[in-house]
Amino acid sequence: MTELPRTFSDELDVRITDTSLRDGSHHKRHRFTAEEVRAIVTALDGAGVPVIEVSHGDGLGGSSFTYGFSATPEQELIALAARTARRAKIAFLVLPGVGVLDDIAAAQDGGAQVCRIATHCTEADVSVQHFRLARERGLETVGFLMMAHSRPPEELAAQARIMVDAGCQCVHVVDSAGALVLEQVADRVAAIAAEVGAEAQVGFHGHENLGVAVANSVAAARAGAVQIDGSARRFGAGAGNTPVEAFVGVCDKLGIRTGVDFFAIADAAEDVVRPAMPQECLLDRAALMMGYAGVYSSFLRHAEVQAERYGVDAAALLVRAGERKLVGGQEDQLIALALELRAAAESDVDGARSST
Ligand SMILES: C[C@H](O)CC(=O)C(=O)O
Ligand SMILES: [Mn+2]
Repeated sequence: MTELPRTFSDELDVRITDTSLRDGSHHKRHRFTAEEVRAIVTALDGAGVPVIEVSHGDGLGGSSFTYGFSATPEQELIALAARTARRAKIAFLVLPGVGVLDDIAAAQDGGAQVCRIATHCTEADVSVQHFRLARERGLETVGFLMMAHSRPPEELAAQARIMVDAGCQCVHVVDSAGALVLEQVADRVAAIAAEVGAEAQVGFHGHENLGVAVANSVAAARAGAVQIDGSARRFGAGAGNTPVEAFVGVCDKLGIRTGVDFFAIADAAEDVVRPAMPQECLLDRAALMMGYAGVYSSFLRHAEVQAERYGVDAAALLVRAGERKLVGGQEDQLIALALELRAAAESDVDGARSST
């Protein structure tokens, strides 16, 4: 086994960020209440989770007609989380163009300490001014290369270089579609680690759409990732994220030190996080299609809405989104694809009628 870099402290091999209060926002259609945030932060913090991400699912500024309106303003939730956590750092996500520089400043004023900046994996250049501002303000920075399955390791490494040169301290391979499998994760992590060397860390953010998020996270750690994302009870987009409680248990057995108490995080997932979820995150047909076809996990809820509205099958709609290689920010194109599917179904019916 590859030696794990000891980057955080003598006691920690990987640092976990729980993203149920951000990625889970997609699953909950951005309806978190203050009480849920307080309860979840208290439970995760008590279990020893070192970083807790809180934001609209699509990051700061995501509350909109395009992505869905938040029930509670995200800056209020971030400030509440920061007041509640005793040990954990509060992180937030920003997608340049969705969130703006002032949003970063406001989140920091609310007490957040970790700024995570996400771009499509070929567009790291749009994050440069955001990283610069975050570092000027003394925030810890993380870069997200989203839809990382869609480009080869060497291209991701070149994009990681852009982020690191701008001030990113840890570049995450983000498996937005849950489409990567084992070596595909390791190769991407290793390529970025080789590119950035001692200048930055590497991280991994997994989704469960092919059922291998925990295994992928271990593969990432063995390839050199020292920050790993997950969500208690898999509370995230698509089939959900890497289940933190299972990842912690697996790490305990492998001797990878996370600093999180397995029994406490298992209780938090079951007793506190699950009650805040509208339903379990399912590895059902639609989620599987996303992993298999490489579709952005947060499209799931949008696809369900359009499938219902236009009377088409959500799984078929997601497969078509994969064929068209849609990326985050193209949620509206699901409407055009649903109309195409409906037109194709109607012409099949017309064809069948005219041949009888
Ligand atoms: C904005 C996205 O939900 C970020 C993310 O978690 C992913 O790409 O996965
Ligand atoms: Mn995600």
